[in-house]
Amino acid sequence: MHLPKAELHLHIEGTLEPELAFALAERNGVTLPYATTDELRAAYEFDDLQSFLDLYYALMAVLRTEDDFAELADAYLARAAAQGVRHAEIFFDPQAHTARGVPIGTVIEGLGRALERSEETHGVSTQLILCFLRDLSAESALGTLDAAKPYLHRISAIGLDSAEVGHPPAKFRAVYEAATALGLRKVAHAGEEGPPEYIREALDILGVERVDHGLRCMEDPELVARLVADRVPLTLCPLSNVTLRTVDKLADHPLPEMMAAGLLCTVNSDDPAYFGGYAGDNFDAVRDALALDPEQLRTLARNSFEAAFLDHDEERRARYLSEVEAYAFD
Ligand code: HPA
Ligand SMILES: [Zn+2]
Repeated sequence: MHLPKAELHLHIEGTLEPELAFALAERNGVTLPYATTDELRAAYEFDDLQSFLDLYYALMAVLRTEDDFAELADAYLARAAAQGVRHAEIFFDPQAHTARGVPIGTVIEGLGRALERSEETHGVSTQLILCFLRDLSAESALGTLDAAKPYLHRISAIGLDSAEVGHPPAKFRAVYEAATALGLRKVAHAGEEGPPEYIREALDILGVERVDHGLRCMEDPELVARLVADRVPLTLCPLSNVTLRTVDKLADHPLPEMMAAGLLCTVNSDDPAYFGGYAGDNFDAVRDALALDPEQLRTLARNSFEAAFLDHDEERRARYLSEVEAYAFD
């Protein structure tokens, strides 16, 4: 669906399509444990978040040079633009690369090169969100923030991702405080597999402005009331939820109930190369499975621009919002 939208929950490493993975493996002399792209695709059967993360981290071994990161981001931006994405706030996982010996500067400069020309090349404005891996230590996160200091002009926010259960937001209080002092904005994954309490911690202890996923807030009516009253955006990822078995099937996704409750919901792709579709595909899928009408779809698109970190450029936000109003559904 080409409805204009902002994508606010997108892991750039999760846009690595099998074809690019094999091309980069060849270029960099990396051997993949799969013979063909079809064989690799056949491995995309996941039981939960961890089973996906195992493959996600393994496949990143092909990403080594600045050019690799630039190519990855450019390929994503082209696909996103073709599905109506006008603005993208893009996660990356520096620790997944520095752990393999790739310097953080290689990652950020490579991504940055693609992002800085994206508006001209693809008509998509961009921001970069540095995510900490929550299954690593708080000290590692602090070290990563420190290593990113020479590149902060390219980074607008921090986030928290990877294996959620057992790694509550409170573990990262110090690094969120340090990032606040540096003027960075804050988001965190919470309530994907973890309990509603993790969403409360992300709000109260980390001071996040948006909650990534946040699906499990629906188990806690008081929390829902708070999220509604404070207009805290939730970056939902419907196809991801089905692939990682957070919901049984798309027809069971609570998105309609969440919208009816007044939550500020947005629809995003998470790791589109692995979960069966990009942003527009996620909109198509919820329209079809949940019978969303054009006004509900328009609300989701409006929400995405309301939730975007565009406070420094309200003129741009207003322009994107007027594109949403002008969009004609067929
Ligand atoms: O969906 C996700 N959840 C947590 N961590 C992640 N890292 C990439 N994708 C995800
Ligand atoms: Zn995610």
